[in-house]
Amino acid sequence: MSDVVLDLSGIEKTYNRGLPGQVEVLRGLDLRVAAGEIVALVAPSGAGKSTLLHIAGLLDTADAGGVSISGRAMAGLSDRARTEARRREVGFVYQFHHLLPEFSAAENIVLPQLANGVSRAEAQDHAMRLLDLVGILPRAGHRPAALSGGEQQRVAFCRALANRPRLLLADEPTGNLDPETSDRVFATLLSLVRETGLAALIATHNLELAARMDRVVRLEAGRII
Ligand SMILES: Nc1ncnc2c1ncn2[C@@H]1O[C@H](COP(=O)(O)OP(=O)(O)OP(=O)(O)O)[C@@H](O)[C@H]1O
Repeated sequence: MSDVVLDLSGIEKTYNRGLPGQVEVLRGLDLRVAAGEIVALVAPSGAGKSTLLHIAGLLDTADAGGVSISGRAMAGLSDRARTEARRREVGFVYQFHHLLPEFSAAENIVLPQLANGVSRAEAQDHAMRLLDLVGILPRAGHRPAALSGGEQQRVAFCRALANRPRLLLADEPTGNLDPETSDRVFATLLSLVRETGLAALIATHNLELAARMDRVVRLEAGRII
């Protein structure tokens, strides 16, 4: 039996429920992602990709259906317990890096660990290991503004993995880069995910990138088809 990390079953989500013009976005969506598996999420614009990622990442709640992460059902958790679960279990990467501009690359990876109670020495070691894995250890002391777009995004990958999550969620993680850089940086992301044995769900419009993942799922009419 595979080690399911993300388990979404029967997810429903409607915005402005009951109001004129309500938007029914997810209609009984099922999706499972196992440890070590990289799944591409492909969806036409407006199909509900961000809604799905927000629900999977515990940033939003579904109207119906179950979200389970690492075998633990998230229904009925207090806000505080959900935040805690999100911090421990989930890493996010967005199209834009959102790094803290006044801190170095290394500090951007150290800070989330300190917030999670890790000692500075240990956080620093882990940050350096991650920067080494993505090939930019020599840039550890640089601030984001002194890094190229591809390097900034590599730091963002490391930050997403800083607290050793079991699930990585990414929304167009290389969408902001030119095609050549996107290709290289994407390869780095895949090898980083493989190295750490994470479950990854990566939304992309780029079918070539999607084809490099283990499985491609398509979101259409509120379900995975
Ligand atoms: N807070 C909200 N209130 C009302 N409607 C919303 C809200 N958020 C999203 N929607 C609608 O729900 C649908 C899905 O939105 P979502 O952002 O999940 O799509 P998406 O697939 O991520 O789109 P894109 O790829 O263009 O970013 C869209 O029709 C959007 O207009």
